[in-house]
Amino acid sequence: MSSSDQNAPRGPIDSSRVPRYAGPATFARLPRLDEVGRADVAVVGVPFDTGVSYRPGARFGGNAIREASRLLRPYNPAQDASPFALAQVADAGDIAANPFDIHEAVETIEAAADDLLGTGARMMTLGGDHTIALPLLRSVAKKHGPVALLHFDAHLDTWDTYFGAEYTHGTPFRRAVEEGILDTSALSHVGTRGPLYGKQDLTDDEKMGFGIVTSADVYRRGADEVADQLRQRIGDRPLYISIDIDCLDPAHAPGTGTPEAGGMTSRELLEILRGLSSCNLVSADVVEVAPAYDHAEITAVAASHTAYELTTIMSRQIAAARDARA
Ligand SMILES: N=C(N)NCCCC(=O)O
Ligand SMILES: [Zn+2]
Ligand SMILES: [Zn+2]
Repeated sequence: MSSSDQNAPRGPIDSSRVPRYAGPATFARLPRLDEVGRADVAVVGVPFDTGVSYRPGARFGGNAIREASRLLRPYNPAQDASPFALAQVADAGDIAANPFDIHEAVETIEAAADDLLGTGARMMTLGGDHTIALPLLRSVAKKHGPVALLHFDAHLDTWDTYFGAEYTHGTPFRRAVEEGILDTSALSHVGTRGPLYGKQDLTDDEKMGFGIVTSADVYRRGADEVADQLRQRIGDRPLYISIDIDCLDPAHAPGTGTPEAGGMTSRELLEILRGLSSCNLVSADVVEVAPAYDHAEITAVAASHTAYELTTIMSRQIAAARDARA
């Protein structure tokens, strides 16, 4: 596709002309959605962290990821693709969720996701705490039916309630299973580790249909083998990937609210994602980046590269579907 093509996607600001540290930050220096009218992939922030059980601050995560993403470049050699040329990727700004009323916030996020998905876009959401995965999954399931879920996290996030609250960052996937919006034949956690409340946590989780690849499994078996196994389980089902940045070791992601020792490296995470490039990824999120605990943007850089790989997967599939129709 030539750059003079009227219909060619509008890509990022050229960092050889405008220094990459200049100007306001959009994801990867891409155009805003209102500048291009429509997008194949909408990158959207959800600055909401009222659902956390420990350190707050993930409400600032989306903008920290945008800032760190200034250094992303347009060609992704690991997937041999130029994601922003294959499809229109644009920054859709933030969803304004009520920080004082979780129920209202969850409704607002779902409605905003309905609007974006209704335009035909796939969503690349930048959190926000993990509570936001529930309304995002509700919206995705309205469009695709129950979806396969790959959940990268130190935590199960299938707990029942905290202090009697049903919507928290530790409970989104139990709610999602209860609501029937997940395809329970293809649910996996990846990167789990650390202490639980009791063995029952694991029994409950298994009953809901989840398979578990712990961070130690990733270390022992390697990223390629793990990706192969996940790909087989997912098949061609519509897939949602939810990435809690605390799936990474605190050495790779200190800027998060509930850190656990013994996590994956950022290299392992990125390699597993690249191994899933053939999956039918309908939308994704990266959550739990809390910049107040970050150092030298370690966490925000890891999150920006994570979102870049996910965006690349979606862009390649959008382009392949378009080519198949032509
Ligand atoms: N989703 C994240 N990051 N953490 C859940 C931890 C819930 C707990 O404090 O037990
Ligand atoms: Zn977590
Ligand atoms: Zn989580």
